[in-house]
Amino acid sequence: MIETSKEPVLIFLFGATGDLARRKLYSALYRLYTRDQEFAVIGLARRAHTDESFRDLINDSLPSEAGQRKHFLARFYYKRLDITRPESFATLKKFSDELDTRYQLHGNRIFYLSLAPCYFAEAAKNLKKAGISATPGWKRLIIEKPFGHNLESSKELNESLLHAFKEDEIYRIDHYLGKEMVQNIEVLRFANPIFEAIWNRRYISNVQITLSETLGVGDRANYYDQTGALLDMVQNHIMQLLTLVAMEPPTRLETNDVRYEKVKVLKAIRPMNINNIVEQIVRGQYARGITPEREKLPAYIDENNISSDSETETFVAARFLIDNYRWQGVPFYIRTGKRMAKKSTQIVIQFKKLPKNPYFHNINHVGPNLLVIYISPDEGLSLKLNVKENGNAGNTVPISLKFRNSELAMENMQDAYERLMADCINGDSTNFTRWDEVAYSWEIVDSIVDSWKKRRVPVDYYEAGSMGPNSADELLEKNGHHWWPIMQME
Ligand SMILES: NC(=O)C1=CN([C@@H]2O[C@H](COP(=O)(O)OP(=O)(O)OC[C@H]3O[C@@H](n4cnc5c(N)ncnc54)[C@H](OP(=O)(O)O)[C@@H]3O)[C@@H](O)[C@H]2O)C=CC1
Ligand SMILES: O=C1O[C@H](COP(=O)(O)O)[C@@H](O)[C@H](O)[C@H]1O
Repeated sequence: MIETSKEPVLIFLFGATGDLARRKLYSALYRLYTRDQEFAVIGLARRAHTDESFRDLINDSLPSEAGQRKHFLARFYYKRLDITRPESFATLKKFSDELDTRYQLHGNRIFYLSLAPCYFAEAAKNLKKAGISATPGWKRLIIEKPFGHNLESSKELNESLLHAFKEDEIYRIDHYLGKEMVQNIEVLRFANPIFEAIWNRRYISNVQITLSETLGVGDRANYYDQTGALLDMVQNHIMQLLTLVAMEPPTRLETNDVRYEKVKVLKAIRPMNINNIVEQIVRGQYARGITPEREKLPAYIDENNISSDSETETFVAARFLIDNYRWQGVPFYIRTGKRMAKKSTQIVIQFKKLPKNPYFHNINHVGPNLLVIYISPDEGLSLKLNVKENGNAGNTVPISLKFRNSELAMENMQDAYERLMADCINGDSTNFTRWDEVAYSWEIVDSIVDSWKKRRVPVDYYEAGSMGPNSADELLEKNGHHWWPIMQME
């Protein structure tokens, strides 16, 4: 378990009535509270709430077993505020200074912008202008995604933020970096010499990263239809997972050493262009389908608030190539989508096959070794090997060596948002994205969007409840590969 610094802090939660706050942030704060973290929270949004009605809203978001809810809720206050109206920040300053004194928070402040991205820059500017971010303690800005919608807009946003906060005060959150098994990738790679030795193009055939979701767009249609799967999931979460798998060993497992190695990977990813875009990337959108229980699922264009001619992609599969010594020629396949058959995040490392050999009768059926990293919902690893078939020296059978976090262990562990908030309180930004990571990641995504604009690539439809369009399978078949099915740990 991560030790928090336990330094007291005043948290300004912008977007306190929103989906993310209600689904993730209040329960994460509750867990921090039960681990003796001292804080008070000011919830901020436009709609009217009293402190009491706000506490009721938070109460509804807490797990039923939350035994310390009364004392926890007493630390929450609500202020109506419109980001676009600087005058509302003036009253916020007075109130926050009062809370600081009442709870002895030493002027330490976290500003969590759980807001639509169009408000990020203005919120930071108004905080500075009102003097709310100028206190004797430390100040940190947690900023949600997406960070801009392309390289240019992300640069503009970054420059605006830097007028109010320094780079080391800006915590660009990517909640995938707070997941237990994502944090385990570095340990698995760098604490195990057997993997360290074979983690390269000589032994690895391909890497497959899947982030599949069963849900549709829900009530985030307005956001999603303007964003699509490429910007919602690939630019951030998938690029982060890919860099953790592909990076060189950092000099130390310290913030800037790790980030430096991740940036080197992003710089080495081959950009897409109009000549390779069709071979390298597939975009899909879900059509009507059914669940395994035979319940009907709507098409994307039949979801609430989606226009019937929308061509937004709800699925992306791609083959990325990394032009460096370690990975030359090894495809990194990625796929992500809404309304797919299973909710799962997993990484499969497929090792190269044996050279032809005369030892086994069933040599054509000897499968490759696979290392599977289960990120969610299961958390664990499996290593697929071939062993002798009982009683038959000439035949092999596949077996899996498995490690799985128990449900009890998972329950007691911090969740991603809790872990990242604790890191922020500790001043540890290792698992947040540095500006240059964001910028290089946008360069890759921009190369895809630009190529799509220049060479119209139609969306391929897939049945809701399936694993994506056929073209996503063909993407791998061209290279003699196939997607490994989503594996469940028994
Ligand atoms: N929801 C999710 O699963 C995820 C969300 N994110 C990111 O988190 C952020 C928040 O998302 P989400 O919670 O879904 O968004 P919502 O639309 O659900 O919530 C937005 C919040 O912002 C407030 N708000 C809107 N306009 C203003 C304004 N002018 N001034 C002050 N407050 C305002 C809203 O309250 P009110 O209307 O009362 O003002 C509401 O509390 C986004 O950046 C999103 O990309 C990231 C990962 C996952
Ligand atoms: O950032 C986002 O992530 C969620 C998926 O997160 P997970 O932890 O449940 O895998 C996704 O639903 C959402 O569209 C996206 O904005």
